[in-house]
Amino acid sequence: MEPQHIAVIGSGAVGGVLAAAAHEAGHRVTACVRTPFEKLALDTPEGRQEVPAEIATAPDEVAGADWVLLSTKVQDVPGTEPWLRALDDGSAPIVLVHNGVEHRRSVAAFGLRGPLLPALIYVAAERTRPGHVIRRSGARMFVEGGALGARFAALLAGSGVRIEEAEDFRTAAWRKMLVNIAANPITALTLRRLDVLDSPEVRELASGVLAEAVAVANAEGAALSWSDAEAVLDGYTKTFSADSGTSMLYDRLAGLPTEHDHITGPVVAGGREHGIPTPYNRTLLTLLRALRPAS
Ligand SMILES: NC(=O)C1=CN([C@@H]2O[C@H](COP(=O)(O)OP(=O)(O)OC[C@H]3O[C@@H](n4cnc5c(N)ncnc54)[C@H](OP(=O)(O)O)[C@@H]3O)[C@@H](O)[C@H]2O)C=CC1
Ligand SMILES: CC(C)(CO)C(=O)C(=O)O
Repeated sequence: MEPQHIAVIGSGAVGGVLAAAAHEAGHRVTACVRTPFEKLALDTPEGRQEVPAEIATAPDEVAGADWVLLSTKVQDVPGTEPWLRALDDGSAPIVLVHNGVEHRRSVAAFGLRGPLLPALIYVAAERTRPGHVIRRSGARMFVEGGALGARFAALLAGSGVRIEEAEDFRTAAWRKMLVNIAANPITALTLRRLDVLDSPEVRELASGVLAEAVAVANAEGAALSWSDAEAVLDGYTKTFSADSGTSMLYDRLAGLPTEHDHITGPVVAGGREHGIPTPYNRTLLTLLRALRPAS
């Protein structure tokens, strides 16, 4: 494939991993940043990766991208509107890489003209300071199945990120939700890494959180069962190293708002809508909303 110009909005943990993958696949990368930095570098299990991305600090510094990758926290998507307006030429695909189940909804208010591609990523990555990311696991993505998903897989072919098309993206998003629904709130509230889930008492709590999420996921049309939740519970410290945290923990450690309204929020709201009790998730949501970001 001819080298493409790829703009990454949100060059934190996931954006850093994606920028590195795009560079590895032979493309030109522009990082559209909120907090400026000079160089992007990743520490990975295979060693240090320097990413020669161009850095844009204002929307008028970037134009003409062939692809746009959006990878901020969901609550930060409204603030990216000026970048999206500058980059949305009606033909460049916009890849929405978030946790949760609100992919298209998160940008609906902008009325974007370009084709949208909802995406999920499985990776353990931590942004330690602007321009520096630690990736502690391999990276695997699921994108909505179809011609655009196939083009995106071809775009990043040759990078270390494995991309699969999900024919049933709703189920794929709720499956990923199961990975986050217990781990992210519990690590953020306890300020512990994923090894906190090895404790039998915490695992029991996580089981309750997951059982509610499976019931809501089913009511929302996702084809998941308790065995999917069990696989998640068994998988945390097998898939990710025990010293991995979660994106919500890292935000709390950095004194930033956490993504609870877009992870636990849809489970609680879905429970309310479908008449499914979600006491575990409601309790976690109440506690997360009551946390004060560090001043
Ligand atoms: N970290 C992980 O391992 C994983 C995260 N995810 C999901 O991926 C998504 C991104 O998370 P993650 O990468 O961890 O988050 P990070 O906080 O590491 O990165 C988000 C980045 O978005 C930037 N940003 C926010 N608002 C704007 C804006 N208006 N313009 C430009 N940049 C902006 C932030 O800038 P600033 O530097 O100023 O803060 C930050 O660099 C989330 O939905 C998360 O749940 C999914 C799988 C794994
Ligand atoms: C899968 C996991 C837990 C990996 O870091 C994640 O998605 C997150 O941190 O938000």
